[in-house]
Amino acid sequence: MIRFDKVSKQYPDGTVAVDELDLVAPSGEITVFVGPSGCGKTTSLRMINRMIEPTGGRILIDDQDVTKVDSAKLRRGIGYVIQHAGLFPHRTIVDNIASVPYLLGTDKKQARALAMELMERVGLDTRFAKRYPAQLSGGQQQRVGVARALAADPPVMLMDEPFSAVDPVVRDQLQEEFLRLQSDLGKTIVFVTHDIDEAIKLGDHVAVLRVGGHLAQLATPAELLSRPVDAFVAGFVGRDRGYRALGFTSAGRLSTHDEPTVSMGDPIPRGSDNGQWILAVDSGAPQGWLSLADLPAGATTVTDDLLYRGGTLATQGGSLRAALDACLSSPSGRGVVVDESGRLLGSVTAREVLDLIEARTPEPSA
Ligand SMILES: Nc1ncnc2c1ncn2[C@@H]1O[C@H](COP(=O)(O)OP(=O)(O)OP(=O)(O)O)[C@@H](O)[C@H]1O
Repeated sequence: MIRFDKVSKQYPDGTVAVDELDLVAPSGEITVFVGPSGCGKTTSLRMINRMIEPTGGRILIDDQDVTKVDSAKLRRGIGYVIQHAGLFPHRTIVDNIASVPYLLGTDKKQARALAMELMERVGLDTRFAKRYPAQLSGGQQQRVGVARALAADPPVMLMDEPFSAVDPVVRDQLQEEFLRLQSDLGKTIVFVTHDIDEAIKLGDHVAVLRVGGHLAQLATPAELLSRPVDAFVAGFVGRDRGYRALGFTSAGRLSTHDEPTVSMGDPIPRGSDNGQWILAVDSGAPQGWLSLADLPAGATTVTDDLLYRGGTLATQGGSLRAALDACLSSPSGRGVVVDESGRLLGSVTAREVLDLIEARTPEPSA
C-alpha cells in the first residue's frame, strides 16, 4: 500500500505543484492519477520513488517512510515506465530489459534468459532481442519499457503516461495487454494519465486532481461516472457519463429470443416470415445480418459480401452497456447475444435492455 500523508511540493520558484495530498493506493491494484495539464500528477508520482523530494508530509510504502530508505535501494523495488519508453538507445532490446538484473549482479546468461521470458510475457517477438530500440515501433518500444520495469520483479510500478505516444489502436492493444498482465502479476501500480477514458478503463481507483495539486475525488471508475462530487469532476469526466457508467453494471442473465439463422454457404431462405433481417452463422457463431429486402439479383447462397457486419455482440453475463450497444448497433434492431465461446444464444431488443436499466438503478459494481 502506498500512502500519501498530507504530501506537498513547492518548487524553489514558489510553484505549489502538490498541496497536502492525502490518499491511499492499495496493494495489488491500479490507482490512476488523472487531471488537467499541470495539476501535479507527475510530481506526485515521482515523489514516490524520490526522484522529487516532497517539501511537506510523508509518503509511506507498506508503512515505511520512503525518505528513510536509501534512494537507490528504494528504486530497485519500484518499476518505472515513462512515455517514449526511455530506453537506452545503444543497448539491444534484451540488454535494455536485463539492465536492472545486470546492476543487481545477476549472472548475464540468467538475466538474458529472464529478459527473453519477459519479452514473451509482454507480447514481443523474441526475434527482436538483438535489435536496437530505434528499430522497433513506438508500441513495441513501450512493451520493452514495461518488460524492463518488470525485470526486477518489483512489487510497485510507477507508470507516467506510458501509452500516450502511440496511435489509438496500438494504445488500445497495449492497455488490454497491460490489464491481462496485471491480472497475473497483481502489482501495486500508480499510473498517470491526462486521458479520463484511459483512467476509467485501467483504474481500480481513480484520483482526479485539480490544478494546484488538490485531490478533487478518489473513487472507483463506476462511482466517478455515476457520482462525480462537483462540477469540476463532472466536467472532467465528460459526456455520456450515464451511458459509460452502464459499462460497470452487469446486465445479469439476459433472457433472449430465439433468432432464426442461416448458415454461411446455405441457400438464401426466400419468403421467410422472419422480417427483413436474418442472422448468418458459421458453426454457431454469428457472422452478420442478411437483408432479405435488398439482395442483389442473382444471389442464391449466403456469402460474406452479402452481410451487414455493423452490430457488436453482447456476451451473456456482460455489462448493460454492451447489451444496449449490441441493440443500437444492430441493423435489425435486435441485439445479438453470445455465450463466452462466441456461440449464438439469441437476441434482445433495446426496449428490453432499457427495462432492465430502469429496473436496476445502475449502482457501482465495485
Ligand atoms: N522543476 C520545476 N520547477 C518549477 N515548477 C515546476 C517544476 N516541475 C513542474 N513544475 C510545475 O508544477 C506544476 C505541476 O507539474 P506536473 O509536471 O507535476 O504536472 P502534470 O499534472 O504531470 O502535468 P502534465 O499533464 O502537463 O504533464 C506545474 O505548474 C508545473 O509547471
